[in-house]
Amino acid sequence: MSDESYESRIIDGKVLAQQVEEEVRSGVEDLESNRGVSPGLATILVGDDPASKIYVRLKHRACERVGIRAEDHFLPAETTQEELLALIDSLNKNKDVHAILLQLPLPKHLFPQEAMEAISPSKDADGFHPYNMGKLMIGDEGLVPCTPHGIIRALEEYNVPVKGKNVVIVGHSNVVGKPMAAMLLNRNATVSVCHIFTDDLKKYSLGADILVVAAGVKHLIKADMVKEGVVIFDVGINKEEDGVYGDVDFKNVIKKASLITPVPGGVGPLTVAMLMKHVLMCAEKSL
Ligand SMILES: Nc1nc(=O)c2c([nH]1)NC[C@@H]1CN(c3ccc(C(=O)N[C@@H](CCC(=O)O)C(=O)O)cc3)C=[N+]21
Repeated sequence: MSDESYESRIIDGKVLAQQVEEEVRSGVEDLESNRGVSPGLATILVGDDPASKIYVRLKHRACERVGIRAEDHFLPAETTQEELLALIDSLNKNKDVHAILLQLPLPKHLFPQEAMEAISPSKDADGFHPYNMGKLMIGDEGLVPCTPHGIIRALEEYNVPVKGKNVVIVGHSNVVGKPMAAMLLNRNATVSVCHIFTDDLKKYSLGADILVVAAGVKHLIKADMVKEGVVIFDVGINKEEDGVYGDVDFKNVIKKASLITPVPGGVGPLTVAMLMKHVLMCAEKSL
């Protein structure tokens, strides 16, 4: 097969994201003109990690595109836990703020779990609050983490069946792997969760109909580790001097995949679009 014919196997995250953002934009307009509510997101960034600054900026730009008001709370790296909790408390009480995003990671002296738990579950656009995580676990999906939600959306858009399929997730983080597993179990997939300590990853990955990779290891997944026809979501962001790389050896693996997300331009933009959707959900629920 020529290189050109692989093109149709690429899941274009930017196109999907545009589609989601379009839905959000009309939802925002509807809420404003019919209910007089103008959705608002507050982001909190502690310290000046360059990557985090970029990600927060991406989210603010998306807010501009869909018509969501966004306020940026920048706290210095030396901020105390008490100061952070005080800000969260004031945002919880602020009626113009429908959603709160606490950008992770936090500086090492702070306690992210306690801070995320302090965010009102109804304003938890990230879906990281233990209450929302617990609801997800029992099959009641409301505010769920954005990246796995985006992947579910992509599976639906591309009509990829999930029920009874073998899904292998590589990475067991609270933000991707664990909620992804729950969402796929809720849809009756057979789910295996692997990670960097898994002995013989290939043994599992070869059985995957759908493979979600969020391990943070550049090119962890090679062509000999997947079966023909696999659908792959690459959540990896490995920054190197000459660019960003995924956890999948895209150039070679695409030859076997039926669908695959690129890095960049895959799961990342979709994650941001789902965040916008969640802010809209928070605002709608506030009525
Ligand atoms: N509370 C919280 N919520 C998050 O959602 C959250 C977070 N903390 N901490 C960090 C990660 C990372 N993240 C990304 C979102 C979009 C892209 C994205 O759109 N990336 C572009 C490339 C941009 C680039 O070049 O870096 C792409 O994949 O095409 C990447 C990363 C959200 N995160």
